[in-house]
Amino acid sequence: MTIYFYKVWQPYGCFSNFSPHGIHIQSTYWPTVEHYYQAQKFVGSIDAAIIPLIHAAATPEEAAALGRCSTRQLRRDWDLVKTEIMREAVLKKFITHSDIREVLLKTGDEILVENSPTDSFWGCGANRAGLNHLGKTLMSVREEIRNLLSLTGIYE
Ligand SMILES: Nc1c(N[C@@H]2O[C@H](COP(=O)(O)O)[C@@H](O)[C@H]2O)[nH]c(=O)[nH]c1=O
Repeated sequence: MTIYFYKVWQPYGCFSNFSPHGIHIQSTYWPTVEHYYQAQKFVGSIDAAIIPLIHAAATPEEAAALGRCSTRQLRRDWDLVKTEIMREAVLKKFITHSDIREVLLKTGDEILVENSPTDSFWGCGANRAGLNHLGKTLMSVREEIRNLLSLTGIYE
C-alpha cells in the first residue's frame, strides 16, 4: 500500500521536511530540513546574505518563503546539487531522531509519496504522476539506515 504524506499534522507528517526535527550539519544547527535546504540554494551566490535570515526564520514556512523569493539569485549549480543536498539532510534527520527513524523503518518496503498538489519535482503533483524525489529520497534513506543497522548488529 502506497503511503502518502504531506503536511506535518497529517498521517506520516514526520516525513515532511517541515517537521520540527533539527539537524546538525557541518557544526551548524538547523531547526528543520526545510531551513537547511532553502539556505543551501544561496551558498556561493551573490545573494548569500539571505542565508543567516533563512537560518533564523521562526518557522519552516518562513524559511521556504525566503528561499522561494524569485528576485534573488540561486547558486548556479543548484539543479545539479539539490537532490544530493536533500538526501544528506534527510539522512541526518532520521539518524538523529530515533522516534521517527522507527516510523520510517516500520514502513517496510512500502512506496512513500510526498502528496504535494503543487510540486511535481519533490512530490507527485496534482495528477500524482510527478517525480516524487522526496519520497524516493526517503526510501533510499530507509534502505541505507537498514543497511547501517544490520552492519552494526544493533537490530539482530
Ligand atoms: N511539505 C511542504 C512543501 N514541500 C517541500 O517544499 C520544498 C520544495 O521547495 P522549493 O524547492 O522551494 O519549491 C521541499 O522540501 C518539499 O518537500 N511545501 C510547502 O509549501 N508546504 C509544505 O508543507
